[in-house]
Amino acid sequence: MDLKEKTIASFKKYVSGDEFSQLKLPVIPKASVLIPLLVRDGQLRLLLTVRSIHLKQHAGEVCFPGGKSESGDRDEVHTALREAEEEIGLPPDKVEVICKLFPVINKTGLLITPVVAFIEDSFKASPNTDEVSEVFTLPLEFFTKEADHSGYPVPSVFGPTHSFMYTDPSTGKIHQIWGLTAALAITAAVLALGKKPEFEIGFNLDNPASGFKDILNRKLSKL
Ligand SMILES: CCCCCC(=O)SCCNC(=O)CCNC(=O)[C@H](O)C(C)(C)COP(=O)(O)OP(=O)(O)OC[C@H]1O[C@@H](n2cnc3c(N)ncnc32)[C@H](O)[C@@H]1OP(=O)(O)O
Ligand SMILES: [Mg+2]
Repeated sequence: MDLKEKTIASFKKYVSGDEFSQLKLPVIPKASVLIPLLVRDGQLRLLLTVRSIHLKQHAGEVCFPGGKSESGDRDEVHTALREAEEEIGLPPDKVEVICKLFPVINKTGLLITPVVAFIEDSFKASPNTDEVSEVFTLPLEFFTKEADHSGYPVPSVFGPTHSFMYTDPSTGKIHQIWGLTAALAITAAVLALGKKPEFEIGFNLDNPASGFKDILNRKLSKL
């Protein structure tokens, strides 16, 4: 098995895809994010964006391509692919969806479904500057390293709010990756690599769905 096949097998080992089908989720606004993985020089990398400073929500912050679902969207995967095409020019037919991860509810009450996928290493982003000011990639295993992690004690959807500082060697720019985006990046890294980091991640690798279900139910009880 090559790295891509191994990664897909690892996700499938931890995520069956119907973990939450029996959950009675209330009708709350939905969004999706695409968690784009790529293989470069035998290593898994993750694509992230820097949001435009003109946006109302999370201006200038690092996040995954994504956004709120629209009436014409078929499902959460369609939302993720449509938003990624709108925001960074990623053609949906160049995306190999692996699976949906466990949905999370963010602080504005959006039910966000992460969609994990492989994209081609040759993809060159064309950011929609209304929403995206920059696109960069970094090694996925960066999110399992204690060294760059400074978890705050602030309780968040996943336990301690995670925060990382990444210096992009190709630009010298320093990006802070924190909160929801950091938590989803850690989750993708843990499930793809099948190994837990040294710091607390808020779910058990032996049964990740149960951890996420608890977190979701805690958030739903507060809505
Ligand atoms: C303590 C714990 C911390 C918890 C909080 C954090 O994690 S903060 C930590 C760091 N930050 C993060 O992790 C980022 C987390 N947020 C996100 O990932 C994202 O905001 C989200 C997935 C939740 C929702 O996605 P988006 O905000 O991109 O939503 P979406 O793409 O739909 O719309 C974004 C904005 O783009 C514009 N926009 C969208 N579609 C458009 C269109 N067709 N034509 C024109 N403009 C458009 C609108 O201005 C819209 O804002 P409007 O629709 O508003 O006009
Ligand atoms: Mg968006």
